Amino acid sequence: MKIAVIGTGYVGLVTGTCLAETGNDVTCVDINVAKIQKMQAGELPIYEPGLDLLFHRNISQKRLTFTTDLALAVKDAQIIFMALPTPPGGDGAADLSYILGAAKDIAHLITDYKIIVNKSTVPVGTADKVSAIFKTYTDIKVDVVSNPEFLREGVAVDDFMKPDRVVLGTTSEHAKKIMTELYAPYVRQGNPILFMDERSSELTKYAANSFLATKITFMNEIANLCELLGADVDAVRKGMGSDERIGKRFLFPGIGYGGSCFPKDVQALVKASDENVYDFKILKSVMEVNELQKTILVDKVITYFNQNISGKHFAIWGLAFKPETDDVREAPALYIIKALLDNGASVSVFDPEGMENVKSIFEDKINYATDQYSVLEGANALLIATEWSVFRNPDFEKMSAIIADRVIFDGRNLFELAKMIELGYYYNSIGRALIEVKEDEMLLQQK
Ligand SMILES: NC(=O)C1=CN([C@@H]2O[C@H](COP(=O)(O)OP(=O)(O)OC[C@H]3O[C@@H](n4cnc5c(N)ncnc54)[C@H](O)[C@@H]3O)[C@@H](O)[C@H]2O)C=CC1
Ligand SMILES: O=C(O)[C@H]1O[C@H](OP(=O)(O)OP(=O)(O)OC[C@H]2O[C@@H](n3ccc(=O)[nH]c3=O)[C@H](O)[C@@H]2O)[C@H](O)[C@@H](O)[C@@H]1O
Repeated sequence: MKIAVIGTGYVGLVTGTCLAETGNDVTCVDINVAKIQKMQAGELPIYEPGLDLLFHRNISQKRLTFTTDLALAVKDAQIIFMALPTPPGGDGAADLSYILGAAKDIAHLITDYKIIVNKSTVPVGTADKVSAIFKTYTDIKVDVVSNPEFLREGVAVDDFMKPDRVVLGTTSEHAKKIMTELYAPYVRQGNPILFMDERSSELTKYAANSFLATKITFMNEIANLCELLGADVDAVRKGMGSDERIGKRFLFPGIGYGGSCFPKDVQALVKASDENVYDFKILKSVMEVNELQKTILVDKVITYFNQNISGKHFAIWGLAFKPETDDVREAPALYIIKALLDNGASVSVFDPEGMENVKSIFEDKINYATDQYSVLEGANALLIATEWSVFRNPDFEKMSAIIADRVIFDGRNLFELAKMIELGYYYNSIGRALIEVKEDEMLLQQK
């Protein structure tokens, strides 16, 4: 099939590349000229594991092309995907201007029937708004389909190629038939294509993200309680997660959920609820708890240094909002850096992929190290904000020789407590026993 994908961000580029991989002719469009030029030159603009192989293969097979020319992209396309930003507007509601603007542009350009597929995360009623735009600006018939995307950054290619489910919101029989053909190669293992009306499909996406954000937040609160009660959140997590009704996944406590989606989507669903005079109490609490959790590590640091960290120097491992991505949007690390700077401390950071994106935010306010060891030079403590694999099994001997004080605040529970006792570190993690070194004695202190 001939396909156009509008927007080449994490979703658009993965969607376009993965659709080309099953034999479709895909043209990707973006308004960012530099980005398109980069991709035309065969360079990926984002870090996403596994994407480079598919990207290069499909470019060389001429199934995947890039342009800034919307007219060219939509001319022969049977299906037009919109993978455009839906950032929070000033009031927290999703800003639909990218989607509605693109719909208007497309309406002016088309000369034959198209299926318009919305992959962005959008409030309930958006498909109706997009349909209305087409009715206003063209006589050409289109079917507007809601097709929310559930991929995770870091495993986006796998998630797209083997989705747990494909959700398609449409009442058009023709669109159903074409979309079923398009997605057939991706659901071969028997995972379902779920057809529903547009509104239910749009809400499914917000419900899924908000539920996952709630699950994480619940565990963060359990972890905070574990610290006060002397329980171990790892044990509690395993005990809970073994119940199939609860499940093992997404129960890892940490320093709050970040990323470009959970924070904005929870907020947008709350806003949509408020607009419909529904007080979504759980989600309001989820937002509140997550705000506090993002700087919980800094609270621990300030307590450790007797309420004064002015003049202290801190090293941070991990900037990306999760491992295997360069994405730092709403990353807890950003809040941690800001809080440390606001309290008069200085900061050095290292992340395997997120450095460039953080440089554009903090510029020369912090130091950027070239590796995970040199970042420790002169640090009074190490703070861990992202669970990259490379941080999981470090050379502790090398670390201990560089870091000024053997003090770690771990927001991702990377290390075994017994190991930290053995190494003689002060080790403060999330929802687990505090390991303190006192008067040359190493002792495990339950708080
Ligand atoms: N990032 C993720 O993991 C996921 C994101 N989503 C949703 O997908 C949507 C897109 O998200 P991302 O890909 O992360 O966004 P992004 O910000 O990474 O990419 C958006 C792209 O659209 C381009 N763009 C903006 N206006 C345009 C226009 N008029 N014409 C052509 N291109 C234009 C931008 O230059 C940018 O390259 C959002 O609604 C998001 O909530 C859904 C599932 C996963
Ligand atoms: O709509 C979206 O954009 C996407 O949002 C999330 O994907 P993503 O944000 O890429 O990453 P996740 O793996 O969900 O992690 C989100 C945040 O939650 C945190 N998290 C996740 C899992 C966990 O157990 N604990 C935890 O703190 C992560 O550290 C991260 O900050 C969803 O998992 C995807 O299904 C969805 O498509």
